Amino acid sequence: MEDVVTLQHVNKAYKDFALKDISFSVKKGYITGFIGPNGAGKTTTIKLMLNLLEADSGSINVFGHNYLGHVNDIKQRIGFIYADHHLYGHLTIEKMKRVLAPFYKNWDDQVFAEYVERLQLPWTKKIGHLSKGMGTKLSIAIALSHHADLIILDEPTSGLDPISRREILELLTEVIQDEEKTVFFSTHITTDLEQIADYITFIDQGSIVFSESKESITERYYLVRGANELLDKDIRSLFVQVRQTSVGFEGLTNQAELVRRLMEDHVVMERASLEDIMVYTVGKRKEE
Ligand SMILES: Nc1ncnc2c1ncn2[C@@H]1O[C@H](COP(=O)(O)OP(=O)(O)OP(=O)(O)O)[C@@H](O)[C@H]1O
Repeated sequence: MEDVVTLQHVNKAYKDFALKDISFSVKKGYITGFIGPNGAGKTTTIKLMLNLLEADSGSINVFGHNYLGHVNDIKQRIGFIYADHHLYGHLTIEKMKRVLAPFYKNWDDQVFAEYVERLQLPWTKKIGHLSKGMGTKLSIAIALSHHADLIILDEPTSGLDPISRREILELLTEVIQDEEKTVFFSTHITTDLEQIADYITFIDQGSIVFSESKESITERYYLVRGANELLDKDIRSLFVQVRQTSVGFEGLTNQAELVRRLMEDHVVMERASLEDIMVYTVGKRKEE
């Protein structure tokens, strides 16, 4: 399977925060979701992927090249969507299109017009006056109109109502249908990823916890409930974190197969949601 973006052993330090030995890849033709709590390093990682920041060490490859000597080629092929940005706020969509189109080799006026109509974007409204949802839709329409091969979005659905959110998720699902385009997006809304992501990359405190297919994650991670007496030291080591009350324990395991073999008759097991995985993993790391 082809990798569109590869990060290898990337480090980037700020005064009070560091990305530590970040390695993962983004698979061509799929949607990868990027999750992690506030301040985990998602935006910093995305900026590195876009060459808006320089890493202290490690390598970043996009479309098989590093940025050195390929900046323009790579940028032509990426559409970057940032929820809060008000691109050309004082211009109407119509005028913005005329300003923006010449920058892109593959700009397609007809595709843009089709998306503007379909997404019911107002041609004559100033971009600064668009709602958040409309702004995000416009940015996606722009990315699709210059035939970007890789669409990177930083929290595209945060603060949107369920209808706009659904529309944007549907649009992203559509984007990858031809298997040529790739979507990578960060979010706090884990249910969005449960709906549409094929791969999940999870970052916490500047380190990657995992980066793998949603299927393999949902097979490995289970919530387990049972009696407190079951919890000896060996059993505890099978769990990411265990919470106990007087009536019993609930724990998150990432070794579901083994837990099933050892304890199946004594516990209740259910698939963990991405939210469970995030809450338990982050909780555990905070305890350490
Ligand atoms: N230019 C900078 N200088 C110093 N520290 C920074 C800078 N940019 C970000 N940070 C710090 O790096 C950490 C990670 O920030 P980042 O924006 O990457 O997190 P995030 O996962 O995107 O968070 P959120 O979900 O809240 O947007 C934070 O502690 C932030 O304060």
